Amino acid sequence: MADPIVLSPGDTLVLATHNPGKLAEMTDLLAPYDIAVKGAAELGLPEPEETGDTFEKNSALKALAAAKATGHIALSDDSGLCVSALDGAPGVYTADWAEKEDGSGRDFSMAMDKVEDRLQKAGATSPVDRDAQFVCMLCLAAPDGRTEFFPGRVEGTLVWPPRGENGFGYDPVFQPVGHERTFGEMDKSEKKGNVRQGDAGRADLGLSHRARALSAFLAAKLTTD
Ligand SMILES: O=c1nc[nH]c2c1ncn2[C@H]1C[C@H](O)[C@@H](COP(=O)(O)OP(=O)(O)OP(=O)(O)O)O1
Ligand SMILES: [Mg+2]
Repeated sequence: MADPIVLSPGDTLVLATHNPGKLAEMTDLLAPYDIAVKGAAELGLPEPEETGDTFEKNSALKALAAAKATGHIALSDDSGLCVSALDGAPGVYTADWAEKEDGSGRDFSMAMDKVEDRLQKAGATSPVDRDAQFVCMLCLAAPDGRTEFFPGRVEGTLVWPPRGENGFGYDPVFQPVGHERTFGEMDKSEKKGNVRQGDAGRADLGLSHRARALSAFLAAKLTTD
């Protein structure tokens, strides 16, 4: 087995994402730690094509591309919305469902409409038929090709119409279990929940899929002192 990837105080960690919403959340979660965080766009890195058919494959491909290009350890996030009544769709294609037909970028309002349309066609109109998960697969990669994975997920219900202006992507339709408001209605500290080192996997700590995955990463790799 390959040696574990070691992050030492003062190291640079490249956040291998071009999504400003993810970047903001990850930067925030990593702020208490003594590592220098840099985003992929800030470093001028290209956006790799996500050719994998699993979250794990796509997160590895993004983290390895960034680690190899920069010579620094990189952390990527491949995530998506898996809707039970749609057999797990859009899943790894969650970002693709937002791509505009004219190729001019992403429209998440259109993507949420598409999910709702499919739910209506499937007859999933009552809340019990509208459960979904946000999933996140973080990949930590070293320039020499080693990879490690940290998964996180959160269960919820899809609401209609969308509610709230906060967050990004599909946040306005996702209401996590045990909460009355959508991620779009929560502020960023509420969406991330109470993330503490060493509490990885505890359902009450770290609310979002990304916060839970990051919490597992923090517990394994970083200390605050
Ligand atoms: O907390 C979230 N709140 C709302 N929507 C979310 C969230 N997390 C992922 N999502 C949706 C939008 C995103 O576009 C897609 C993931 O696609 P995914 O390829 O992993 O990310 P991306 O292309 O936006 O950025 P990048 O690949 O550069 O990290 O799932
Ligand atoms: Mg992507």
